[in-house]
Amino acid sequence: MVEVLRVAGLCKNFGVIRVADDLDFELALGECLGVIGPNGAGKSSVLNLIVGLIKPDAGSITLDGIDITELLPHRRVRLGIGRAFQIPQPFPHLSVYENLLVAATYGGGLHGAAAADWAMDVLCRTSLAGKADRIAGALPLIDRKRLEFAKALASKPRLILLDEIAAGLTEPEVERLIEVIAGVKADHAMIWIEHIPHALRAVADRILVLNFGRKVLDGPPGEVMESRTVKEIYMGLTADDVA
Ligand SMILES: Nc1ncnc2c1ncn2[C@@H]1O[C@H](COP(=O)(O)OP(=O)(O)OP(=O)(O)O)[C@@H](O)[C@H]1O
Repeated sequence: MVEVLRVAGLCKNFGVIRVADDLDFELALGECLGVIGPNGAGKSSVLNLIVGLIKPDAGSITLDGIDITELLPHRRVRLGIGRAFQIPQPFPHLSVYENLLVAATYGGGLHGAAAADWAMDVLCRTSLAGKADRIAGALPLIDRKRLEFAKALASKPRLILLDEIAAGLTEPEVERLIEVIAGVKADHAMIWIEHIPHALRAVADRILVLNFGRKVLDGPPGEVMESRTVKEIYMGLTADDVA
């Protein structure tokens, strides 16, 4: 097992709101960690802590054995963290290919032919090859989501962070996105926040459940999804409902 990410004793409060409460978890190459939890549990904040958009109050984050806790976000990208957002954020006036070229160059640190080749490779891996020349801002939602994932991939990450990337898609579109994500999983470590249980079941090896910034479960998807704890806190049911 090759460890890519280690989060240890991570704490973060926004005033009285606790978004990370002594969080510990690790992630290996080829592994996908699904993250679930109620609204406001701290899921996106944990990603923000990992990418360096917010600073922890305590704890450490290690990527490939390097302590990145104090590093600025752009340094973390260069070390291999790629992120895809719920609301796609392409350069809307550039083509799909140009968007990937920018990510390969500025995120992946590639230049010239190497950047161009890698951008083409990513187009194929994400089923966007037929749309390379399309203007990003004019794409339908499923392709903007694919492009969001492709941009993260083009930055040559070791760790890919996905924040509700399947939100807003139809069921067949979710299936197509799952195929794309599952197709590149073996070469990366991934954290995927998603509210669509079957998407996580299809790809995640483990699921971490957050509540008020605290890890309440971390285990195999089936076991976690069926657990009483999840039914109580994530589905908003009471102990009587699940009895
Ligand atoms: N920069 C910030 N300053 C102050 N409060 C913040 C900040 N970022 C997040 N919060 C608060 O922290 C809490 C956790 O937010 P976060 O977005 O991490 O939750 P989440 O689990 O991702 O929720 P959701 O499922 O709704 O996206 C929320 O109450 C949010 O308002």
